[in-house]
Amino acid sequence: MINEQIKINDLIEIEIKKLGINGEGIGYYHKLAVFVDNALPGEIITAKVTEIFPNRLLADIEEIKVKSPDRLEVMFPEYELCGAYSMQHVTYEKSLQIKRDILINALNRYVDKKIVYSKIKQTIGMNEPLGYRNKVSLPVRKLEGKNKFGLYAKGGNEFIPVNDTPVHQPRINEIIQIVETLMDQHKFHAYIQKDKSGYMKSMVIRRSYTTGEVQVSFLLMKKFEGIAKFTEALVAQCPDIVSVFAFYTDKYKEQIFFTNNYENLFGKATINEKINHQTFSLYPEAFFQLNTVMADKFYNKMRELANLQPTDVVIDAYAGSAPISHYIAKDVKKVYAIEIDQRSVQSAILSLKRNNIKNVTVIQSDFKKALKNLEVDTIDAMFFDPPRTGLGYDTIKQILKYKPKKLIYGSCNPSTLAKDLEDLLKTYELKSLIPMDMFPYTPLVESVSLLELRTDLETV
Ligand SMILES: C[S@@+](CC[C@H](N)C(=O)[O-])C[C@H]1O[C@@H](n2cnc3c(N)ncnc32)[C@H](O)[C@@H]1O
Repeated sequence: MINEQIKINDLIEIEIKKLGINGEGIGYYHKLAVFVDNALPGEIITAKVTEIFPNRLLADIEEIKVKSPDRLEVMFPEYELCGAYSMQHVTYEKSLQIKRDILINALNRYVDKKIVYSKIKQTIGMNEPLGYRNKVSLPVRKLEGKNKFGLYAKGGNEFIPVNDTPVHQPRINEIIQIVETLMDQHKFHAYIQKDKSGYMKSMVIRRSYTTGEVQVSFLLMKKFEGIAKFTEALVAQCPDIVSVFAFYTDKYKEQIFFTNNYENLFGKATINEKINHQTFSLYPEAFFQLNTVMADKFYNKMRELANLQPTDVVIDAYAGSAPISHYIAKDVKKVYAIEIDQRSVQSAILSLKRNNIKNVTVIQSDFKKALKNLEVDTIDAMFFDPPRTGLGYDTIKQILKYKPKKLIYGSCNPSTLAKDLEDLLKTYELKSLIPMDMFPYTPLVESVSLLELRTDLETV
């Protein structure tokens, strides 16, 4: 077996033939698949072997001997080390094609039924794919006596400070630097686990793309006595910061940003984002898409595909702050918005009231449980926008009890979408699948699918 002759750190020359479902390049070494991050189809590379499995190798690029014409110089190399924004090495146009290919690869892998490729449309992208992120969550560390926000390097603990990241809204980058300087001045230091000194573990900044209002949330390991003065100095320097929170935790290792132990240090509890001529009032913890411009395209596409009727009763599942309900409420008789997270539910209720929408009922529940308890005979359409884990078979079983005529599935994970389609396509027909670039310069692929109840089954 060839993989028995290969050792870690061996250099092998391969040609990249295609992309895998995570956007990695795949080539073959004596018929053994080799997965290489950041390698592009058509490239001939020398790769260094990093892991050996019975059926595949993992390797890093050592040298690119023949470059793809779609390769770009990376814009922000510190992110390459962190494994974030790992699509910055290809032209934007090519990245849109790659995202469609990632989706097709996932369907080929998980869906038995033949899917007609013409149903999978070209990826809808952004005209200006930089400066899109409306929310940034970053840990903080003390480096050479100064507080710095950054990210951890891929597969390790090395901390890499980040500045001026072009995908963040530029004002967010400015505020990160202001907070760093003020932290140094006020001795409001990053928490150090070794000697339990300092206070702050991480910070979340959310800035409304449309109103410019900013909300800052600090995650603290303990109370800082000078926090009122620090906050006063921060909002004096940044009058656009209208909401400041401190969240407290005692779990250093846990990957969380929000807890139930918090205080509103300054200003309002929510900030306003406006899309579709509607105002969304967002608590720090409430879910809202990171890319406001693409979110608008995403919800409009869902609405267009659904082609709803005034008599329709519909479900907006995994509703977050209920933007989908807001976009479709005027088209239908009734919407049930189902969301598990309390603060997203609070944001949804506040926003619906503010926008004078009366035909949406928000239910705080797990979606599957809510379907079991819902006292409604007919559901005409269901919108889903689940987390990366997708729907799963048990939830699909509940959905199939209602057999809505249409399903409109917003997905942020091609693999779980494909696994769900494998189950759903026994009862539904895929009419259209549209990849959307919600996260430019990352390999993440968002998509919207329209599924219609198969007519051959309806008559059974
Ligand atoms: C990808 S977000 C989509 C939110 C919203 N549709 C939007 O576009 O802003 C997924 C949402 O599902 C919620 N969620 C996660 N698991 C859930 C469950 N089992 N039942 C209901 N909601 C859930 C999360 O809290 C989150 O708000």
